[in-house]
Amino acid sequence: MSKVVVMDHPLIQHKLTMLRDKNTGSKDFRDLTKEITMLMAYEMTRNLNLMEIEIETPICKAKSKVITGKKLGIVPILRAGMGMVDGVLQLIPAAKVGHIGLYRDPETLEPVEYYCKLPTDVEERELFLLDPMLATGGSANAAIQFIKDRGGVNIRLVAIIAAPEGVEAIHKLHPDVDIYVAGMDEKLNEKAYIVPGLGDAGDRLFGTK
Ligand SMILES: O=P(O)(O)OC[C@H]1O[C@H](OP(=O)(O)OP(=O)(O)O)[C@H](O)[C@@H]1O
Ligand SMILES: O=c1cc[nH]c(=O)[nH]1
Ligand SMILES: [Mg+2]
Repeated sequence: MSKVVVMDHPLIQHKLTMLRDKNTGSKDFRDLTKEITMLMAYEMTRNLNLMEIEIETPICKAKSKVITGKKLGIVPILRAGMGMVDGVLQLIPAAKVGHIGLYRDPETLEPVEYYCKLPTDVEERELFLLDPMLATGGSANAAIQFIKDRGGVNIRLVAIIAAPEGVEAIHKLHPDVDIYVAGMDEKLNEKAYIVPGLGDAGDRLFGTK
């Protein structure tokens, strides 16, 4: 079974509180989403492999470490996942970026696909699937399946807020996918919004409501 990591670092938790606040406007919401994702990326990449190389400092020759091993990729689920891209790229500028376009039909709650473009060497990459909200898990499950259908094997899901229902849904269909969250919330409401959550992440990021 995959693991669920709740990132309880004080900086992440403080910024998450500001993100949840309904009085936070779009500009601050975007900035906070980026900052939280950057802090999460720092934690998520703890297990990357290092190797020693030889360099020369202004003083002498020295052995020092660089990241090695699998190449990295990030895949935001559109739209709201776009808000998380820059936070990861700030720390890992060489990561390739794929995109999966999905929205949740408001009536059926089923994910509807409208776009998918992944790096051609997706099977060789360690992939971080980005979406701020893991609610029923329908969108993330569908996105993970798209990636697997195109050859991706090493996938981690990064959500800012998750509901227990979403985590369970991922565990059920994709038990190989580890999940990283900043907040594990209580439940979903009758419209499948996360409670207490932060409302509609895409609308708050882009000011569409
Ligand atoms: O776990 P689920 O029940 O599938 O819900 C979560 C999905 O809903 C939101 O997207 P939305 O459909 O609002 O699209 P948007 O990002 O374009 O706003 C959110 O960003 C997730 O992708
Ligand atoms: O609470 C929720 C659930 C789905 N999508 C969102 O943006 N927020
Ligand atoms: Mg939305």
